Amino acid sequence: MIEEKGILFVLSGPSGVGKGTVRKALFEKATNLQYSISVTTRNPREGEKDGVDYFFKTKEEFQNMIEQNQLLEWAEYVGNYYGTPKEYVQETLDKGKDVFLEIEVQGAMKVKKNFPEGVFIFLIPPSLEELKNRIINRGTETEELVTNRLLAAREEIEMMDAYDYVVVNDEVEKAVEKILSIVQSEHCKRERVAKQYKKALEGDVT
Ligand SMILES: Nc1ncnc2c1ncn2[C@@H]1O[C@H](COP(=O)(O)OP(=O)(O)OP(=O)(O)O)[C@@H](O)[C@H]1O
Ligand SMILES: Nc1nc2c(ncn2[C@@H]2O[C@H](COP(=O)(O)O)[C@@H](O)[C@H]2O)c(=O)[nH]1
Repeated sequence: MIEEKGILFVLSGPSGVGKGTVRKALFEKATNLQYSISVTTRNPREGEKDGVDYFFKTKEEFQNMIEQNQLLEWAEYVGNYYGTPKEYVQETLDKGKDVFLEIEVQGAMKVKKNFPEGVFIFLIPPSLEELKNRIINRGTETEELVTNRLLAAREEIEMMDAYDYVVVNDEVEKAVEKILSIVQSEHCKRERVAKQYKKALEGDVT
């Protein structure tokens, strides 16, 4: 009997490209994906809730989580720490449910190293100019932080080739449809492999 585990989907891309926006729109349609809520040391933005948008932690609490090996990956990003709770991801995959992470590029690369069977999706903006406009218009960052995030974005975009799929976020709905079709096609792929594996096992017996 082959154990059916869930698939780990990782959505990444530069700050301001629209990962959060696309993820929220995706979750309105894809009820079979489980979102892994991250831990962060950054302050909540207006309207953000603990346990919904993030688990907001102090630096000391975050450090303890690292020391106790509770994070699947973590990264320091523009002065704050962000990480993925390991237990939730493992338990959910073990139950056969898909997990969806929305994380920055350094963290995604760490997951890829430790969990290469994951599916890695890179969201890109239609242009760097548009990326800049999106971060500025969101109005959540100081001028200095906008500059830092844009500097990071240039380096992050260079990592695009390391991903399984690249999706352009020109229109949110189109990006969501692409991601949904990736999820579907990854399931078909794995079902095919499982069937072939089962056939091969049966062949061994007879
Ligand atoms: N396809 C799109 N067209 C126009 N604006 C968009 C699109 N997608 C997202 N936006 C806008 O761009 C801004 C940044 O989006 P969002 O916060 O989702 O980005 P992000 O990649 O999650 O950023 P961060 O990594 O900093 O958290 C928001 O104001 C959002 O409304
Ligand atoms: N490596 C990780 N990156 C994460 C995680 N959760 C979110 N993020 C990414 O951090 C930046 C900044 O987020 P913001 O909410 O301050 O704008 C963004 O790219 C997020 O996707 C995580 O667990 N690990």
